[in-house]
Amino acid sequence: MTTTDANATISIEKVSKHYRDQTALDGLSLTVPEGSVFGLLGENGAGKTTTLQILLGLIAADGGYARVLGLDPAKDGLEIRRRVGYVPELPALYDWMTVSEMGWFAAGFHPEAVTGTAPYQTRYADLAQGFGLPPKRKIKALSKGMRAKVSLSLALAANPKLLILDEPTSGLDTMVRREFLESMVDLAADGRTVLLSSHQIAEVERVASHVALLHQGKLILAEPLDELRAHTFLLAVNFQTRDHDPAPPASLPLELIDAADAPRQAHWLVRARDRAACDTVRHLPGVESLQIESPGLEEIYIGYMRGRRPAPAPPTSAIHVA
Ligand SMILES: Nc1ncnc2c1ncn2[C@@H]1O[C@H](COP(=O)(O)OP(=O)(O)OP(=O)(O)O)[C@@H](O)[C@H]1O
Repeated sequence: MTTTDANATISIEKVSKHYRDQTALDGLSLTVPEGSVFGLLGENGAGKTTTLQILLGLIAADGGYARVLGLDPAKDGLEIRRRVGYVPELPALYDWMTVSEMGWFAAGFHPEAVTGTAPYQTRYADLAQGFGLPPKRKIKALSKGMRAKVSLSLALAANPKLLILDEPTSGLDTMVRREFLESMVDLAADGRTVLLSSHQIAEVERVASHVALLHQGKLILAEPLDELRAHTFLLAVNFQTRDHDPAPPASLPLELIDAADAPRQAHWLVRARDRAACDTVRHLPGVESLQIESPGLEEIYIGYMRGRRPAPAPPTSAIHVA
């Protein structure tokens, strides 16, 4: 019934989640390979947090099946949360504890010495120090970014095989964001897997090996970032006349993602095997010139999102009111 990938740290199969009449996830299937830095992208309300919470067994799916480190979140949520470093969007910390006490408290949930490394509390203290956190300061007196750093230190101190991060860099200053994201790449190089949800597309582009795009609870695409970049092109097509094709004809070996039209010009964001496939546009009737560019992840993201927007409503003057 399932197609679990032996190299997958996470597999999700046709998972759905509804809240009353709101669909949060609609038959989502996704595989996160071991050792990847996997960026989950999508607009507000796309279902990113819901996905992460189902994987951690914090909420139950209505249908479908998931596996995390070989465990079933529906049954083994507690064990998954023990093994996975999780940084939630809004970290739940005890305000009355100090930075240092927070590590002592969390160490209680990680009694086993971390194999081959310092115990949890020592690693936490080192990480907190590395982030410049004052050990004696109370959590309630920390800034938003400092709280995020505490949360990250707590997650990383367990030396987890898998890190799940929901908007991990929101609230962090530019320098720390950069350092933090680079440490994600180091973790992956060490064989760990990182799944992060983010709105910071430029950051995801810098560190992710894989990306997935969610839209209204559905998967739009999931693939290695290199492949996505290698097969996505932005074509700027200049036509001799104003009257031109609004999209590449179906006979060309191109898949249109998004099109923007101007009187004698069109911008087509397409998937294609390679540049040579894009070059076929040059031979369309009426084409004066063609430029082929390789778009960045942000342009690709916007193109996919815009391509999924419903057509604009007709102007109100066209609506007959009885
Ligand atoms: N507890 C809840 N009760 C009702 N609806 C919910 C609940 N949690 C999430 N939803 C709805 O499910 C959908 C997906 O929400 P989710 O938080 O997963 O999105 P997201 O992609 O993480 O968004 P954001 O980027 O804004 O954090 C949204 O429409 C949201 O309103």
